[in-house]
Amino acid sequence: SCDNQAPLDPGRFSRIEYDYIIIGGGTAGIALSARLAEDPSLVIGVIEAGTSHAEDPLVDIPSSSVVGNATYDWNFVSTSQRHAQGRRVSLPRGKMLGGSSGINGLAWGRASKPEYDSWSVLSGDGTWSWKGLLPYMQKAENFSAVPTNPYPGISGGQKARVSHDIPQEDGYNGPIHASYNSVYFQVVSAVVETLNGLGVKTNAEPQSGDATGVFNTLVSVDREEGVRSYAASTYYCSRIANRNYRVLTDAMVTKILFAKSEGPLTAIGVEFSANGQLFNVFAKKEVVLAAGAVQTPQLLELSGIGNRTLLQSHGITTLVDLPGVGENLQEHLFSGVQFKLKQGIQTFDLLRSDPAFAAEQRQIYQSTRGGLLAATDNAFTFLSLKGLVSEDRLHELLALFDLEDHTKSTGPLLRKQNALNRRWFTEDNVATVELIQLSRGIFNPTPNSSYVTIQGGIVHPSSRGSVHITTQDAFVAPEIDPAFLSRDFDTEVLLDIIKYIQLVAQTEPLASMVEEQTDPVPDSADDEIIRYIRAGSGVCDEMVHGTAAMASREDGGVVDGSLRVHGTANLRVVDASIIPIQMACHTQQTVYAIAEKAADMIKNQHIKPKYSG
Ligand SMILES: Cc1cc2nc3c(=O)[nH]c(=O)nc-3n(C[C@H](O)[C@H](O)[C@H](O)COP(=O)(O)OP(=O)(O)OC[C@H]3O[C@@H](n4cnc5c(N)ncnc54)[C@H](O)[C@@H]3O)c2cc1C
Repeated sequence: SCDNQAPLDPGRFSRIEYDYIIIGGGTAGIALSARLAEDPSLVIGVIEAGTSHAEDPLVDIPSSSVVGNATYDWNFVSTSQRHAQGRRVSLPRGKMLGGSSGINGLAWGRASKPEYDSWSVLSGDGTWSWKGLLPYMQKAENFSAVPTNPYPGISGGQKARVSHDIPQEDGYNGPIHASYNSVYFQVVSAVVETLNGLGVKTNAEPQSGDATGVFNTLVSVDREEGVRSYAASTYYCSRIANRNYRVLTDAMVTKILFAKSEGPLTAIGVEFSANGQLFNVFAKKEVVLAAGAVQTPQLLELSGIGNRTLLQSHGITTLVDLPGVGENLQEHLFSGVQFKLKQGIQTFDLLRSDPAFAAEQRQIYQSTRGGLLAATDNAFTFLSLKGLVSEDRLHELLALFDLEDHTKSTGPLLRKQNALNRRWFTEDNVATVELIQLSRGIFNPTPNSSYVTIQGGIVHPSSRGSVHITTQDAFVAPEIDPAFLSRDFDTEVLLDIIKYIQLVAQTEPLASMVEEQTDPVPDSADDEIIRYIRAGSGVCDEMVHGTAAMASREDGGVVDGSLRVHGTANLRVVDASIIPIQMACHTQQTVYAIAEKAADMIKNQHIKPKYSG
């Protein structure tokens, strides 16, 4: 078991000399370190600020959530958002062994092929593509087709996939279990059929490189055990007995240490704080930053890598002037429409409003590891912009995008991203919009009522934000400004999304199940809907990214194709912050793939060439 390990003593940890030190034992940090520890000749040290929550039901039970709970969540908030009524939007991030994979919403998916292929355009490295990443997505995954996929609209009447019929794209032997839900409400089928009627196809194979359409999302749930499958419970547990693998929890890295020599900057270790004391620990080969999209740029800046002017203003000596650090922040922004359903229609709301039903479900979970406590919402829809709006409206939106691009876009990286997005807006195979159907009420639901809420989000937003330090103190959270809705294009697309969701609820068979729309007020005028968006939109927690973007130095990038920080010899970044452009998917599988690919790159580099005389 993974939970009976005595915590390491920070002093003892710091006296070991490591080959690699990994900062952050989150999704990518744990996956990478566990893979590196497979090589017994390497000594690997990981430092994680949070604690281990092995076998904690609040983490493990799929229907439970620890988002907002400071024991598990950094609870970051944005700066006051000018275009969202001055709100400070909450931005959760996992603070625990396993990082955000321990608190996330469990959706397991991939974006479409052209989105991964764009990474090679932005990074200039052809190995970062769909073809280059697919083997690593598979390597992370243990796909289970049981229970099967019962969604309406799967072609040829094939309602379910059976285990001998798994397409090549899925992975079978990886650490992370990917499974289908075991419980579906009737309203889920109604939503899927309604979307089919509106021309949205059911996608039976959303992992195939075409992630558009409505689909039954896979979830990172070990279906046999009925528990969350995440970095700590899988990658970490399988390596915990290795003598060459040391993972220190409850320890905060405060700075990266560099050699005082000429030439490219060489990392020699890190400074960390544990039990109120500061320690130094050293790495012979490399230091890897895997602290996530918020704290990776923070640690770079604290260590002297970033925009010279900004570093100077905080009294930090610049070691590498790299203005891209902390820039380019991109986040999915969502706004929801809630519908009250007619009496007697079952949803997750029953767990809230019927104590006897909830007790029965707890009993079912205890005895079978199934039932509603092991279930999550599962109907995800990804639509191209072209599929969302009329041709006239598409032209209007594109004109707005072009105008804002022309007047507001700065820097080569953003221009390249915009060119990609501009093309995708007019094509069918990359989504701009995501709809997540929740079988529950989330805006002040009343007792004894059931709801469907459809969250709609722009997944290739044009607004760009930033993450920067405000002090030399590593314990003060950096300032996170996602600049939500700072481009009117994003606001206008969200308006169209809300109108589309309203149309869905007015279309059969869903329409017959709906009693009334509760939020926003039905028949709102466009300007009222826009006010609703500014007042209530929130994140879907994908915070990508790009705050240490993989792109050339001239373009404003932070790492190169080998994930090395520009201007350094041996400091890499391996986490969501390297993703150079926002993706139309939930990010965890992509992050695991980045870690798997990085592990291979690093291991291969240290294999001694065999004498072939
Ligand atoms: C609430 C929420 C819901 C989500 N839902 C989904 C979903 O349903 N599907 C999906 O695919 N994706 C989802 N995501 C996104 C996905 O989980 C993340 O993109 C992914 O886990 C990020 O991995 P990472 O390695 O970049 O960062 P993280 O996993 O966040 O890891 C960073 C780690 O570094 C540690 N750390 C930070 N600073 C320091 C320091 N100074 N010293 C030591 N340690 C430090 C942190 O504590 C953390 O453990 C969700 C994310 C959140 C937050």
